[in-house]
Amino acid sequence: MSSTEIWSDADALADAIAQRIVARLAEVQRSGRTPSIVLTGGTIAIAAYERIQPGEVDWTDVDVYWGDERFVPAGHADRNDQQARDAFLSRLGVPGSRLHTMPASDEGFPSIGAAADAHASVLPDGPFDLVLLGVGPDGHIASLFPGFAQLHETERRVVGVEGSPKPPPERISLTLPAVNHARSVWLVVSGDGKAEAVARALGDGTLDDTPARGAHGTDETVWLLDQAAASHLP
Ligand SMILES: O=C(O)[C@H](O)[C@@H](O)[C@H](O)[C@H](O)COP(=O)(O)O
Repeated sequence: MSSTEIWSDADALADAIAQRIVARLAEVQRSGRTPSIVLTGGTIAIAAYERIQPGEVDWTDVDVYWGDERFVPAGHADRNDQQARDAFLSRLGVPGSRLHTMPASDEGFPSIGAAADAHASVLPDGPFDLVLLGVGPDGHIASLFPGFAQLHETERRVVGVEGSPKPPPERISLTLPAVNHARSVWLVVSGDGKAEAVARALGDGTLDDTPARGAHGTDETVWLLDQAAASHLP
């Protein structure tokens, strides 16, 4: 089931995303399971992470994964894991053992592909509870870009990406089979620069021109937008 919710501006959207993440993690913990969340990089996601308050979540009991990572050295300011640590994971005391980070370029892997393959063994067998995805102006999600072969991967759950149109050029990404194994997928999008991509994703785009079309949760697929990002929807 796919639904769309729209907030007035990026601030209101970031607040709402932050509150929803906390509410969902707490709900999964109340049901007796350890929640698993897949984080995205990108502007609106980081703004949301900065607003996350501890709430009723036991932050020592959350498994954290990433949808994609910039393949640069560990601790680099460009890394999505570092940005998430700085925005909320450190502040809330999520233990390092719960942070299932993607490999870094200084960890001695012979290639990005080898690093991606190694990360596949870190992923859970069961579904993620929640996957967050930012969307690029070109409609990409994670590091799955329009026209790239990785978008059509059907077997591997993690792939290397070279020549990314969004810097830095070398990346690691979950594939659609990995993303779509999640219970919930939330696409978080802000700004008029994304309006065309959102309209194509929810309208008559193709997977190749708008990768975001291909992301679906088994329980729910929710588009969380501000008015600017929603401005080209019918
Ligand atoms: O590593 C990354 O850059 C991402 O995970 C990427 O998929 C991002 O979510 C979108 O590009 C939106 O990012 P912006 O909000 O910065 O446009």
